[in-house]
This record gives sequence, C-alpha cells and structure tokens, in this order.
Amino acid sequence: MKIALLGYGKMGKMIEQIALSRGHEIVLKVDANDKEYDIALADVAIDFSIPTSAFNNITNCFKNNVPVISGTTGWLDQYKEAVDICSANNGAFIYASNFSLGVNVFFQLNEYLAKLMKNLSQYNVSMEEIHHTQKLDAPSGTAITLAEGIINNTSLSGWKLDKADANEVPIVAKRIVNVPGTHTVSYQSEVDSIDITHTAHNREGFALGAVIAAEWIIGKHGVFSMKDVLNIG
Ligand SMILES: NC(=O)C1=CN([C@@H]2O[C@H](COP(=O)(O)OP(=O)(O)OC[C@H]3O[C@@H](n4cnc5c(N)ncnc54)[C@H](O)[C@@H]3O)[C@@H](O)[C@H]2O)C=CC1
Ligand SMILES: O=C(O)C1=N[C@H](C(=O)O)C[C@H](O)C1
Repeated sequence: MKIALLGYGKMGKMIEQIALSRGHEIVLKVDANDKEYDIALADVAIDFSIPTSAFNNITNCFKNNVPVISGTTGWLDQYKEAVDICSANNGAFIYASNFSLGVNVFFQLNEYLAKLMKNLSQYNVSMEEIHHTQKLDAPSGTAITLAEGIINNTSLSGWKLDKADANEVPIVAKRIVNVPGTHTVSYQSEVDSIDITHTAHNREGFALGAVIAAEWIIGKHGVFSMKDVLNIG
C-alpha cells in the first residue's frame, strides 16, 4: 500500500522502517515546511505531527478521499469537528492516543480495575506519566484516555494535572530525557497500594500498531478505534 507520512519526526521515521519491512511504499513524507503536496497519491495517510497541525492534516485527507490514521496528541478539542468532516466526506479515520498493543491491553485492564475499585472508598486513585523532554503536550494523550477509562467506570467526574479536587483523577506529568512513555495508575489506602504500570521500551510498538491500523482501514468508511482494529474488549 502507498503511505503518506504526515510528520517525519521520531515517529514518522520509525513508521517508515516498519512500513517498508511489511512491504509498503512511502509515497509522501510531509514535514513542517511542506505546504504543497498531493495527498491523493496515497492509499492511506499516517499523521504523527504536532498538536497545531493535526486537524488540518487530517481533514485535508478526508476532503481528498484518503483514509487517515492519527496518533498526534494534544489537539482533541477539535476531534468532534474532525469526525463531522469525516462523516460529511464519507471518509475513514482512526485516532488513538496510543497505538501499541500493550497499551491497548492496559486500557482494558485499567477499566476493569476501576470497576473493581468503584465502591472501595478507602482507596484514592492517581496517575503518573513520564515522557521525554521534547514532548509538547501534558498530560499525555494516553494518560487522558486512562483517566477517561476511570471516570467512565467510577463516580469521579474529571481529571486535573497536579492538584485535583476530591472528585477528580490527579495526573502528574514528568519529563525525563529519552523516556519513550511510562504510565502508572495507582490506588492508595492507609494500609496498601495497588499500582499498574505500562512501560514502553522504545517506539516500535506505537509504530507497528499505526501501520497495522493503516492496513486494516483500507476499503472501510467510518470512524473507528484500536478496539476495532485489535478486536479486543
Ligand atoms: N498515538 C501514539 O501511539 C503515539 C503518539 N505520539 C504523538 O505523535 C506526535 C509526534 O510524535 P514524535 O514523532 O515523537 O514528535 P516529533 O517532534 O519527533 O515529530 C513531529 C514532526 O512533525 C513535524 N511537523 C510540524 N508541523 C507539521 C505539519 N504542518 N505537517 C506535518 N508535519 C509537521 C515536525 O517538523 C516534526 O518533524 C506527538 O503528538 C506525540 O504525542 C507519539 C508516539 C506514539
Ligand atoms: O509524545 C510521545 O512520545 C508519546 N505520546 C503519546 C501520548 O501522548 O500518550 C503516546 C506515547 O506515550 C508516546
């Protein structure tokens, strides 16, 4: 399949490697200064760019009938608008805050644990995410998805960075050189703690998941998630 890479940074380069190893062709590499390009050359686009460019990159694909996979985080205030434009153009779209198989299993585990803890008022939930120092957004998209998984399965009503109210999930975001992505959800009581952690050792898992999603979406129309692609949960 002919792939357009929208964003040719750390993830774009890793996706290129994985895509070539699976027999695909990269027909476009679009980065910050590339304003004029013909997205219609591609069978599918994979967007790992920056928060301020994702919406335009993605909706340009819908308008040109190119299915699009996006892993860019930090732009989700415009997600609903993107979905509406996708539907209006009969397009195909998958956004995931995290494309790795391990994190998608971890998302399910997090929801299951939240259900178990729902009525145990002696425990307080909190979250920590650690990423490399170049990351533009905080908290991470993955942390937001985890917080939503807790909120949807408990009586908590929101999340906040650092100091949260009693009815919110507090998230601490740490930035440490070269960390690909570590997420921990903790439940603490006076007598014990329950912690679940996902640790990415490198970026390969994210990239492989994105390429698998791109392979899966060809020929489909609609808005999907990694749950559809991986058939879990
Ligand atoms: N969903 C997932 O599984 C994952 C998501 N991410 C997210 O993906 C995004 C990219 O991550 P990295 O590759 O690590 O960042 P990066 O900073 O290495 O690469 C981003 C690239 O986008 C380029 N760019 C800037 N404006 C652009 C535009 N208008 N069109 C196309 N490209 C443009 C930049 O020049 C840069 O090369 C971030 O939002 C990050 O949070 C990262 C890893 C996994
Ligand atoms: O910026 C990153 O690097 C990552 N971003 C994603 C996020 O915000 O959750 C996914 C992964 O953790 C790496």
